[in-house]
Amino acid sequence: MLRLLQQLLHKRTFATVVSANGSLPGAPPKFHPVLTDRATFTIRNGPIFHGHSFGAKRNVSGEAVFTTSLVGYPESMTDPSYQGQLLVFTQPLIGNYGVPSSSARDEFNLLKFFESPNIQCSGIVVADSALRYSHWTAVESLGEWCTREGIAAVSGVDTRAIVTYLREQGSSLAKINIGDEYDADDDAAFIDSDQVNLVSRVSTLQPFHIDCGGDTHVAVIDCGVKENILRCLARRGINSTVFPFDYPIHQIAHFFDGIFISNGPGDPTHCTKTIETLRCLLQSYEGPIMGICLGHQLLALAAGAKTIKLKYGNRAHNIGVKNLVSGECYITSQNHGYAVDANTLPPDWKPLFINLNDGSNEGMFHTTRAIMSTQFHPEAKGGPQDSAPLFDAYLEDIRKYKSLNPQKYTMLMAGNSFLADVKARERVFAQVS
Ligand SMILES: NC(=O)CC[C@H](N)C(=O)O
Repeated sequence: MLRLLQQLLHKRTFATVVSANGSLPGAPPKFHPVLTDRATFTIRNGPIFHGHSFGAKRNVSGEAVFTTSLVGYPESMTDPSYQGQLLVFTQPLIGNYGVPSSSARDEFNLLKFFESPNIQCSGIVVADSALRYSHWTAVESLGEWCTREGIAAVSGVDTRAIVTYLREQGSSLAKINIGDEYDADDDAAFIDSDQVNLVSRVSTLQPFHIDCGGDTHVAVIDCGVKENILRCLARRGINSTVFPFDYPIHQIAHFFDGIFISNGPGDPTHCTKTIETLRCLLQSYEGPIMGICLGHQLLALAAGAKTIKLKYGNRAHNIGVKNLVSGECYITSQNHGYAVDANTLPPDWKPLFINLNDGSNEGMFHTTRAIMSTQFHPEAKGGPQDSAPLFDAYLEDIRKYKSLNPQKYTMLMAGNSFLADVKARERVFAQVS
């Protein structure tokens, strides 16, 4: 019976691999080792789902969230914004194009295929993990990657039922147990990673510099910055110096042509130091400021607005937002559980985008200064690219500001003391066990 089931599973999986790639793969698909261990996915005060483990033999807990993205599992899983979460994929088959190399770099020495060097979520849950995978960039299977990185992975569960539950009850704490043993009543096993400052786990420990040879230079506040955000800046000729989330940027901001605040994990209200820095920046810095996702929320908090926790968040690559100034609509990539309460924005700030599904705030701008932020991800990897021109708008603001303050970049190049310790070209991460 089990063999019959496995054969059926094989056939179904192979058919999907071929059609998903649009053509027969050049090399024969590779196999993922057959699933053996049992696993359970238990939602606190909720249902228990029984499946199989295809990752590390490790029990984990965290906030269960779901994404409806069809592709981009390597990017999502390495996105620092997912730090500590248990990620449920609604796309029924995950892993069919394998996992690319974590060492591949682009022309700026940024990671080519990942958003950070390692998997950031604590566990993943899928309906069906591909037994075969095939793609020209693939170096291993999804299960091998999870096993190597110590990440729990469960397949063979009804993810539709999980998502129905999470949509009705809201994002919930959950745990993954590998093996037959689990104790559904052991409340202590549900660790709420949202209670800790997750940003300190994913922000660089030391400042580092990305020199793309451009003539503009911004300071990036790293709350867990995605590599593709840095790439989007570099491709436009914007050099960046990336600082830890708690670096007192306001003291040196005048050396920069712009400030950028990155995405990141967890509850924005935990980032008190960054909010304080931003408050000082809003008072003293006159250049352009742009924020994405957590960066947007932190900017709003610094401006005096409030954030709220959404019932189950927005995690997808196809969420419609409307520009309230131009009336244009974009399809956007998103990954967040919190949102800015637009009703609390102070008079100098206006909402810029609104979510067309749930009406939540998707961005804001300052009425008299070059400050703009978005809840969605204009760098969008995986796609869509609709809102990428927002980086061009930021660059335009930088150019305007720079033309009024031409000395800035020259001053930097003359060798300011703070840049003397910015020799590193890479992020240095804290060791998180
Ligand atoms: N992608 C992000 O930056 C996420 C922001 C924040 N952690 C949230 O969940 O709302």
